[in-house]
Amino acid sequence: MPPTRSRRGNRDHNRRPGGPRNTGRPEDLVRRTAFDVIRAVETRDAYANLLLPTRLRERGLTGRDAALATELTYGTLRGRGTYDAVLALCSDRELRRIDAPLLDVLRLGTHQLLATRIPPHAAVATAVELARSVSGPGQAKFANAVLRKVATRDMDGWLEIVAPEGQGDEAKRLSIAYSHPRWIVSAMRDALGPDRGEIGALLAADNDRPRVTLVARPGRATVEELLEAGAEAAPYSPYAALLTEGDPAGIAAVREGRAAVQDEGSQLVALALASAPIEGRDAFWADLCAGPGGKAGLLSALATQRDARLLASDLQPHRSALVARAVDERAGVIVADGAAPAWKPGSFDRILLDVPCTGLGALRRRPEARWRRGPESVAELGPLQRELLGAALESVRPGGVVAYVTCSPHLAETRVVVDDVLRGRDDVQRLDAPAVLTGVAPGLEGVGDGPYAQFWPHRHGTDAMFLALLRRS
Ligand SMILES: C[S@@+](CC[C@H](N)C(=O)[O-])C[C@H]1O[C@@H](n2cnc3c(N)ncnc32)[C@H](O)[C@@H]1O
Repeated sequence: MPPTRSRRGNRDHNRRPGGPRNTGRPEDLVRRTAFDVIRAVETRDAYANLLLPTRLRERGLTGRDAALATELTYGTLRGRGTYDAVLALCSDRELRRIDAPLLDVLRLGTHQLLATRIPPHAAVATAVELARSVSGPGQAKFANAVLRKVATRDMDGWLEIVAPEGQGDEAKRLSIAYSHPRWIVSAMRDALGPDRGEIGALLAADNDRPRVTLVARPGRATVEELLEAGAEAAPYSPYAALLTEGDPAGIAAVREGRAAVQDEGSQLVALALASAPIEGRDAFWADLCAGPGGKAGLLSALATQRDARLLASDLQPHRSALVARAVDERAGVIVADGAAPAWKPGSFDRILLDVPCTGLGALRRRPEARWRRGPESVAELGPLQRELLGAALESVRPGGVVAYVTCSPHLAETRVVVDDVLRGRDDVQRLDAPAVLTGVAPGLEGVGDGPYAQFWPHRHGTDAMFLALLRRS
């Protein structure tokens, strides 16, 4: 919630009204908008990627102002780990003793000073003005003193101090230098395994803005149509195109639901399921965790082309409603618990099981996500992931295939779950997922030696999707 007017005077740092102060300067409104979204993320678990577009629209921010507000919001949320380490050295007050809204102003100012081309005097002056508006004149002075210290070095200069190389605790250094919680650094390093030397590149990729990838839903739109509308060729998926600038909604096929925004890794795991070798009938497909429908949209289009039918289900009614908008009319959409099947065992020939997970593979898209969950969330999700996989393996017929998918590379959500569920079962064969993927995307490399496949943002420019293809015998 934005700060509200206080009648308690100095005891509450002379807070001023929370709405944006119209000083007539658009840059104030830009920073205020970034600040308001950052506060909402912290205080009421808002999602920046959902709230920011609404605030931009409400406040009439477009073009360069909207781009700057987006940069400031996302950059500040992502960089918090690094910025807090710098601020701790520049403040004579412990960070936990600084009013939370004021600390966000300082982070926003630090982001402008260390990671943008905004001239330092403008970065400091606008942040101080914001501090005055949020916390009152006394705190504005404090903000001014802190940010002037921050401005004495550039990012590299600060990193040499807060994250010096070669001084012992490497996970801690990476955590500060790349602004990731330490448990995520460790988990990512474990997931890279023998390629752990790529950890810096991976963490850096998490801090990049993801490219906008479109999918031309087969039979409903073509890649050529997207290219003619200004998109560019994509490296892997035969149905993908990259949108380097402009709004996806500016493309007719997207507006009409024949194409959509979809990460290339997400497209490829769905395509791998559709082309995995099965024996016998190939008529009934299911997506058991389908909401909001990205992969179901692609699978239903493929199923229709192949005269098969997709049943897409999700536990959440509102997410199933979103699925219904993404699939074509041949597909069935229901609300159902995938862990307690409402259908007979062995009903399906192909099943997509894109389980609920920590989403650590999509940190690029959700700037606040890394600070939201702790390592306990991995353990919390484990039982459900295992239950869902067990149920999916009962729901597929002998000879059919289940694709177990996560948008996380965390080993405890990926191969450990699959290995646990398959332990002691001799009726499930692990297919070579990288080989199946290469059949779909001939240029694809670096997803592993099999049987499982793992995409990486720093290698493929995709989310870190995991795929296991499991065939029942
Ligand atoms: C990772 S998301 C799926 C994303 C989706 N496949 C797509 O591409 O858009 C996981 C989904 O699983 C759903 N879910 C969670 N528990 C479930 C359960 N027991 N049965 C079915 N769906 C469940 C969640 O509501 C969520 O929509």
